[in-house]
Amino acid sequence: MTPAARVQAAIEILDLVIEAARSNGAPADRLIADWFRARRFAGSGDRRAVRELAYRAIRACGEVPESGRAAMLRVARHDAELAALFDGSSHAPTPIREGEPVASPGIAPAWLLQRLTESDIEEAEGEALLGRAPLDIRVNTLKAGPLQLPEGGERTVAAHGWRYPPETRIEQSPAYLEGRIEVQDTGSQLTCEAVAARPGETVIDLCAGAGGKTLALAAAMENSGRLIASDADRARLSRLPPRADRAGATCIETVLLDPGRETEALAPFLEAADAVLVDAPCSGTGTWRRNPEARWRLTEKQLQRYMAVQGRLLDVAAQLVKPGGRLVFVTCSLLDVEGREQAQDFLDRHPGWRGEVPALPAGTSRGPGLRLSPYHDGTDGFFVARFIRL
Ligand SMILES: C[S@@+](CC[C@H](N)C(=O)[O-])C[C@H]1O[C@@H](n2cnc3c(N)ncnc32)[C@H](O)[C@@H]1O
Repeated sequence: MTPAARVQAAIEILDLVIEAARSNGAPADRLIADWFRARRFAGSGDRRAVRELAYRAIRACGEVPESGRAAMLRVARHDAELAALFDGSSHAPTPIREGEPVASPGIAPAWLLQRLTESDIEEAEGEALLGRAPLDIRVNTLKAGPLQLPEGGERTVAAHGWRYPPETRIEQSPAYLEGRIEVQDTGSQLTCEAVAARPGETVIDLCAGAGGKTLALAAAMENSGRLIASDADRARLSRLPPRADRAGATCIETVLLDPGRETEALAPFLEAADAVLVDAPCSGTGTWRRNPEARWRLTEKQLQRYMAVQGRLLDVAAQLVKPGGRLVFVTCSLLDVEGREQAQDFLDRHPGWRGEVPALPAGTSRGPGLRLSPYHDGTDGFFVARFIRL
């Protein structure tokens, strides 16, 4: 593909991303993969270049752009070389017309920016919020023997964490293939450390998904005790057992939940858990480094729905914790309504509990919990709070 054809390809992909954001369709990564699957003539260099162009445009536009072309023109405004590729040659974008629409720049749609500002996320954090995430891994302590890590890594503040440049191809390293390392953001690793799961305990990962955090909990428990991984999404939960096998995690039991009736399947664990992790569904405002188009998808109504589910799941989790046990609440959000306020509301609703700010090597105190942020901590954005049942 010529450089100009790559720009036109990125514009076409952006049209799909915009449409998907409006109609709650597939994520950008999937759309890009599908687009190239139907165009086998494109080489790996083309894929990389087109993908990078599309993501540059997504990151540059705060509001949902009117079209892919308007989004690309936003980038071309500050890149003369790119603007020159709008030359109307074969497969190239047509020349730029005087006064044609250019998408507006920004960090996020206005309503969301307002929510971030109310949550004390400063303007300066915008760049970090939308930057490229490094590749973080966790060494899987369940697998014994000498470990040969890929070159180029640096230790992180997480107990078993290493950081690599984003382009590192970790999936091809023997350590990864042997299940000796897991790809996991440092912030995510730290939220697992906040659970302080110990060998022999009964621990419930209430919203386990495909088990990203469950595997870290299994390692902390040294495979001893009961680790219940539950979720309401059958497809996600079904991805957990093969991952657990690969990681050598043997103490995990999966439990599929019926949304709204979670305690039915978890009845054997009422007041029985030493610790419950609620990694709740949320807006994902802390993960824009990985999927920046998510900020075009979120609506005020969806945010309200997430907030309601978070409160309800916290109440479900509270019923599972034994006296003296702990409940850890996590969201990958930077919004106070899904963090500080949610945690404070829990404490107001449950007088038999006290908050205990997790002692982690990163993060900023935020009400009863801690906030981890791309800008201050170099991690994905998270809120984490820990409650102790009296
Ligand atoms: C933030 S994700 C969890 C990610 C996972 N813990 C990890 O580390 O990879 C939130 C999860 O909550 C699940 N969920 C949504 N509603 C639920 C419910 N009512 N009960 C349990 N899980 C629910 C979603 O299916 C999703 O997997």
